Amino acid sequence: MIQKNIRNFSIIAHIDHGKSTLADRLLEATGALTDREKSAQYLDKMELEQERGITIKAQSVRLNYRAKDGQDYTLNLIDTPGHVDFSYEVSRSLSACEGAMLVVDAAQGVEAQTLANVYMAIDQDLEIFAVLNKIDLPSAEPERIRAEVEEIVGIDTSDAILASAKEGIGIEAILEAIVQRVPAPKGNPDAPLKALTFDSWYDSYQGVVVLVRVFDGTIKKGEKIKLMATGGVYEVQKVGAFNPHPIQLSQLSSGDVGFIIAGIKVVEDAKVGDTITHLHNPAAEALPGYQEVNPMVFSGLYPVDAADYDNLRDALEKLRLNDAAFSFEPENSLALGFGFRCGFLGLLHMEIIQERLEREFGVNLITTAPTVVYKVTTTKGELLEVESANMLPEIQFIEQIEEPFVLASIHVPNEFVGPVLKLCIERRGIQREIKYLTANRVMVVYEMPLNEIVLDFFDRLKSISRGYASLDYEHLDFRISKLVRLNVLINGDVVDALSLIVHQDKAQHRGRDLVSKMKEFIPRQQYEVAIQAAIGNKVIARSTVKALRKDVTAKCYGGDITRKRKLLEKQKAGKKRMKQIGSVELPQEAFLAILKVKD
Ligand SMILES: Nc1nc2c(ncn2[C@@H]2O[C@H](COP(=O)(O)OP(=O)(O)OP(=O)(O)O)[C@@H](O)[C@H]2O)c(=O)[nH]1
Repeated sequence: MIQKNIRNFSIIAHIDHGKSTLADRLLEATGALTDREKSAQYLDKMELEQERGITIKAQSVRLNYRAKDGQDYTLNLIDTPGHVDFSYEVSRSLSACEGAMLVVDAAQGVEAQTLANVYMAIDQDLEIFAVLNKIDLPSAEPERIRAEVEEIVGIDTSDAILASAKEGIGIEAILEAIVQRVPAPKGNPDAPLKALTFDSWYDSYQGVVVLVRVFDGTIKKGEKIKLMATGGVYEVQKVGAFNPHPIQLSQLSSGDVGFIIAGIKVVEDAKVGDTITHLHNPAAEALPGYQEVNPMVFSGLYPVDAADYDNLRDALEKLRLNDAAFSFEPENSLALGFGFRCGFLGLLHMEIIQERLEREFGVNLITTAPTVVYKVTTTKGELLEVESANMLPEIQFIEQIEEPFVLASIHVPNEFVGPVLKLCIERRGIQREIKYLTANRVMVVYEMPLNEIVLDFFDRLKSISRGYASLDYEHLDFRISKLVRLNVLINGDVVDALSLIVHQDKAQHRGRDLVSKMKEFIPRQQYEVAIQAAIGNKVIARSTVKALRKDVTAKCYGGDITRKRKLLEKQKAGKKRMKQIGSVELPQEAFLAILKVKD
């Protein structure tokens, strides 16, 4: 396709504003879907992908469209992940485009996530046009939302398209706007090759499939290519595009979007943001914007049943094949046995992986409280990166601890501002800005320690705002803080799975909390059990489980031996799930309950 008839665009939308439904409508309208596929929301379907020789993880597709001007166009819809955890991937996907369509729910209006992505698109100089979706809803107020988008986002919305993805309204107007408003790519097909990798995934038949946007030059089967950041050299086996089914093409040229298969074995070798060039006649410099992504949030994952350890490891390895941002290494805990310490980009990434492990791989998990990465300087002057409370050196060997801070933007209706501010202050937030976006919507911006967000900030925010608040955050820097390790001890032995890194001012409160929760879950034993919370050697909270006096079988009067046996068997079965901490046996449920309980 000649460049002047190519349009590369993304859809920016807040979760649930209708991005997938709208994308499906565009596929349908351009004849990309068969009737069978229309029955299901196509772009999210993993099962469908598996039927084919090649997985279609990315929702980036090529649409063929004959516009009203009578000309044929290739419209490349480039998908962007819809969450703050993946903002680097979003920025790379956007940089593969010339334009973006901003989809806003005509009943809900602008949300924090919408804004974050729009600003990224503005930074990349993309042409942006607005679509107000869900106008079929009785609660839709397109005129009010049109003004709101203009005011908040700062783009002209006088020609915003009114649409209903559900009812198929406005679809043609959207296709025309893509042709009219998104600029054609401007590259040089004869210059040395520069192609941006904006997504990659592992396919069990083909190896790694790399999605690229070619900026300059042309790439063909059989050519030797080089990935400029990782230095890997490969031979191109296939080039093609998704329509949405994979089609093989003879070449991809400047302006094109498509896939490359080149015998790359692991996704780590085809990193998002890398530039592909030819081994011979390479580009002088790579495309800008490449970054290494590092996990920001860590948590221990343990199988509920120790016999599942190998399954869990296999499942983690499979997930890792496809996700260069996810890391894991073996870890063991006195309380929970053998498991893995895993690193994630953020909380949502963590939840996605946990859910996939449980659902797709059938492994039941215990998850320890998520933590962030701390930079610890020891008294000897060493710098350590600590991602688990148990890795933190003893207090006397620590010179200082730095923790990651983020800039959190919260969008909330007027009436909930009070509770939101209170929550931010409780979580050690430092106020940057409170801005009235409209008469009824407020944006609250705080600098906050990530450590206070990973626990349950988002849940709390949702509950105090009856679901109306939305949150977005970006990383700022590391700051020195008074952090300590809080241990829980049972009859003098540390329960490693429950150790936490907390701010000194909060240690007392959390200590008391943990100790009293623990008490609820520890059954009485033959002797007294002391539960303590301590910082170093200093005990800051304590509770006691009194000794047990009664014999469990004492109730079985009348010598009913079968009843007695049953009781003993029950006790035995219960024991299997007990964990021994020093001399005390704890039911596994105690950990499950506490690790799941939120404060
Ligand atoms: N009434 C109405 N509902 C719609 C419309 N478009 C989408 N929806 C519904 O809104 C919900 C969210 O739509 P999706 O297309 O999944 O939204 P999304 O933005 O892709 O959401 P994520 O995939 O979670 O990011 C679904 O229940 C859709 O059926 C519309 O025009 N009108």
